[in-house]
Amino acid sequence: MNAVEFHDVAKKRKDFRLENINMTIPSGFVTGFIGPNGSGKTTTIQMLMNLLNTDNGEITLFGESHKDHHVKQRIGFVYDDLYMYEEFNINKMKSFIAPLYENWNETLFQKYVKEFDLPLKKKLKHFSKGMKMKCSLLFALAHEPEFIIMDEPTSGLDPIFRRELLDQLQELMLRDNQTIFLSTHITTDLERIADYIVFIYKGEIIFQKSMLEIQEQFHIVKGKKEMIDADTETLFSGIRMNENGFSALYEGDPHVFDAHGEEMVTENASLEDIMYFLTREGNK
Ligand SMILES: Nc1ncnc2c1ncn2[C@@H]1O[C@H](COP(=O)(O)OP(=O)(O)OP(=O)(O)O)[C@@H](O)[C@H]1O
Repeated sequence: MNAVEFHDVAKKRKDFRLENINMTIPSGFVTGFIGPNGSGKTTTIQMLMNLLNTDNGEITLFGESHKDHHVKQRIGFVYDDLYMYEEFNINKMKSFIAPLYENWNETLFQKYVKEFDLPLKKKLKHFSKGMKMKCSLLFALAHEPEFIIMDEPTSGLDPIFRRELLDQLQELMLRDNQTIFLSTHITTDLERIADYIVFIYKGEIIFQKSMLEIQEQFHIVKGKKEMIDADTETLFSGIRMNENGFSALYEGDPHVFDAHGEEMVTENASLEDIMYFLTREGNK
């Protein structure tokens, strides 16, 4: 069962185009959304939240149109831009937001206020970046959503809270069968908690895979630079040469290099390695 499906979605902005966006977000799992700056992650999330119209294609949320007002009740949206509420404090914000949700849980709200150490009476414009993110998280979680969408949730957070947040998200997922979709540049966070990865680059989905598939498929190969010639070069999805040798991204079974013994070393590629090699200009 998929919480979200994108079918051939397209969107043109001034000098940017998202095309043929086909992706799914499976229910009950954490899906990470990665891609370099300006790849279209926020644009995609804004379309999903119906904050931005699509030019083409279809998006469904829990099997219904993403424009259906009622499905929003089931979503918690976390982002760091609370500009609409800058003059408000948390109490005032709550008086506007809580009545919008049928499932508003005041006990849970108070629990997170304490846990996140947030002041109730301070204006949001005096909040730090991390406090704003915690505030966004507070409101998203307090109406007990089935599905949490997060745009760069951990970017402004200190490493301790970041780690606590990730643990908490994982717990929510295991305990309540939560679905979580999060875009982030901190790929190590995803290596800790994600089940699936969607990789977008220049407005195109490059792949959608489970973490297990990624671990099995992508490898870093290192060796002496003499080993790279016109033939061997074609084996790799990206190569970086340095004075001592090369490192390259290989997609497939790394045992094919076993015959080279210690001359070639293979290891699992990290998400950062994969992004680096697949998006480098002239990556060979
Ligand atoms: N309001 C807008 N009007 C026109 N173009 C826009 C607008 N917002 C974003 N864009 C363009 O859309 C493209 C994708 O931006 P988007 O914010 O979706 O990328 P992103 O992957 O979220 O990037 P980042 O990782 O830097 O946050 C960029 O080229 C950006 O300049």
